[in-house]
Amino acid sequence: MPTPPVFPNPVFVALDTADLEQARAWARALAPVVGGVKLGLEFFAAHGATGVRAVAGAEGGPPLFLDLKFHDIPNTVAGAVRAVAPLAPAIVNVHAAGGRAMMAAARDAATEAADRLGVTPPKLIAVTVLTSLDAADLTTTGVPGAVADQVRRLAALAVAAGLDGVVCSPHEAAVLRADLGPDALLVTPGVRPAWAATGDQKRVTTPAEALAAGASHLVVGRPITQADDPAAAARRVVADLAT
Ligand SMILES: O=C(O)c1cc(=O)[nH]c(=O)n1[C@@H]1O[C@H](COP(=O)(O)O)[C@@H](O)[C@H]1O
Repeated sequence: MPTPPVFPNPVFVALDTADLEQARAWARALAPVVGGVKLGLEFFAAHGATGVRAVAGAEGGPPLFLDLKFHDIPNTVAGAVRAVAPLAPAIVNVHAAGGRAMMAAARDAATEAADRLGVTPPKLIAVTVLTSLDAADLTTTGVPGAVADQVRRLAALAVAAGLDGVVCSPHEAAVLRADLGPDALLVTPGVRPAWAATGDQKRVTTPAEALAAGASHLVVGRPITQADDPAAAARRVVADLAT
C-alpha cells in the first residue's frame, strides 16, 4: 500500500448537500474521524465561497478538497482557480478533458495566486473518466474502447501539464500507479463498503480494495452522510481500511 503523499488518513468525506446547516453539522461530526472534507458543486452552487468558509474555513480544520471540476477555456479556468485561492483548499480539481493548455493554465494560476497570498498552493488534480460512466456510456460520448485506455491517456496529459495527480475509479488505480509512479495523487471516488448501496456509481470497489490497488485518497459520500449515524459509518470505513 503506498504512503498517502499528503494526509495520513486517506478518507475524504463528500458533503453533498445544498443545506448549509447540514453541511456544518456533518463537518463537525466527521472532522475528527476522516482525513478531509470535500465540498462540491451542489454545495457551492447554493452557498459559494461564503458557505465554504462557514463549513471548512476554521483554522486547524480538516483539509478541504474543493471539487468544482473546472472545465472551460484556459483563461476562464485560470481565473476560477485564482478566485478560489483565498479559500486555501488543499486539493482543487479540473477536468482533464479540458486539455493540456487548460490544465497548465490552472497550474500556473494556482501557483501564482498562492505566492501572492502567502499560502501553500493546492494539489491540483484532473478528473479522468467519471466513476458514473462505464464503457458503453463512454462510447456514446464518442470515445470507443476500454475505459482504462481513456483514463490512462487523460492521466498522462494531466501529469504532462504539471498536475499533481488525477481522480479515477479504483478500477484504474493499479495501472495508473504503475504509469505515474509513487508520488502521484490517485483520488478515487466510486468506493463502496460492502454494506453500502452503489447508487449511480458504476466503476466501484470497496475502500480497502481501492487503497490496495494504489489509491492515495478515497472519496466517500453517501455511505457516510446518508447513514443513520454518519460518524459511526465513517469510523467503520476507516476501521475497515486498517484491516
Ligand atoms: O471529482 C470527484 O470528486 C468525483 C469524480 C468522479 O469521477 N466521481 C465522483 O463520484 N466524484 C465525486 O465524489 C463524490 C462521490 O459521492 P458518493 O457517490 O456519494 O460516495 C461525489 O461528490 C462526486 O461528485
